[in-house]
Amino acid sequence: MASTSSLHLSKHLLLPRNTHRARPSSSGSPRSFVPAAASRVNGHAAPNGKPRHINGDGGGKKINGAAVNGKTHVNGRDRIHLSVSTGGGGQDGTGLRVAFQGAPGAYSEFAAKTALPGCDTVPCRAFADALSAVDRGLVDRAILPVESTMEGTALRNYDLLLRHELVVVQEINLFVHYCLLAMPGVRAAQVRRVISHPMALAHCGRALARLGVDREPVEDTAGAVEMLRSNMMLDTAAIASPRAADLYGLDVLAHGLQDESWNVTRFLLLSKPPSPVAVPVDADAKTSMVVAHRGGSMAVVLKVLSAFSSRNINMSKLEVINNEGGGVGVGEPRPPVMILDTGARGAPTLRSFPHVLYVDCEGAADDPLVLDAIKEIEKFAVFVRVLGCYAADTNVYDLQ
Ligand SMILES: O=C(O)C(=O)Cc1ccccc1
Repeated sequence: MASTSSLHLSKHLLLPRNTHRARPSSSGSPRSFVPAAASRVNGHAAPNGKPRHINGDGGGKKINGAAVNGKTHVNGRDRIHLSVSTGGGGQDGTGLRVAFQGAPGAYSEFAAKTALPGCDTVPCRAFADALSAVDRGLVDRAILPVESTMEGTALRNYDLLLRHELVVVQEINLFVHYCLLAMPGVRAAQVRRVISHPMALAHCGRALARLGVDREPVEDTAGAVEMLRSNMMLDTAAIASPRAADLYGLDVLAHGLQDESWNVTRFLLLSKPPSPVAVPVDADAKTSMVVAHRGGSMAVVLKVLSAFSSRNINMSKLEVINNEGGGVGVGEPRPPVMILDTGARGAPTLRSFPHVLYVDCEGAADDPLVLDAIKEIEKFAVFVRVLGCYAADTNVYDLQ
């Protein structure tokens, strides 16, 4: 049976972080909601038909102002980012190149510009292209959406991350507000088909069912908008951000298309190891890891939980993947998870594991308590790989 279950509760994002931290905390404050001033991102609306390229000024100036605590912050490829006190959002990204999947105006691009104001964003056709751009040293970071409050872990993106020798250096949570966009003058009644990124189509399932339209997945939300524009499609609408409407000069037929009003996507920023980003001493750290085990029973999940809980370490994610043969009704069985073993002597090797746990815990990877927990897990696991240690960002940033 192939199965996946997640203990990462979607509403977790809403909960105050009042549990014990393995690392001393400065804030202890609940996750806050930060409007990110989309108008500042867009500049002015693009002239009709002329997508505005937004690689210049960053979108997170306001956030930067709000999040940075006034300490010196440095940038540049050969120096370490030291500045933020409240977590990852708002680090200065000047001089950094960040690869994202999609066309200009994609949510991932906005997340990148919010996480690293002033960075240069590099559009890529596929997520895999964005990750290999980092691998090959063409860019400094890639940004990857890895989970959403509506759908849990984006397993395909997580799988991609595990196949690369990259480290997580930052996280950012973005409130995703979906709009229905169409060519100027097109009315909702004329729309027969809606195109968008598969995640956007899934998040708007009920609204689309009500509209009674066909759905067609495309690479990304902004790419869908670009497609409408360049092919002058009059019977088709796209789901994308209000910012994409501005950029490409399309009409917004409907706002807030998502089935649930609270729709937050978590993105990870990835870099080549070793991590060039130090976790500020006054920030809460978070460590992400993947644990492969022999399977057979859920007892291993209890053992992992106990390794952390016995040390009072809070976990913020536990995703259980069991891909052992048969599918779940429809489609092909999910293949085992492929993980690049970067710890082995010699060249990193790609290994295949049917039973895997994705774990995020509070605390730094070099915190003795966290190290101890990992050591305990290594006693019964087949393989553990730490994916990164970074500043926990408790904010949720908004486009509007
Ligand atoms: O297609 C995009 O715009 C993306 O960046 C991917 C995505 C899609 C839906 C929610 C978050 C990210």
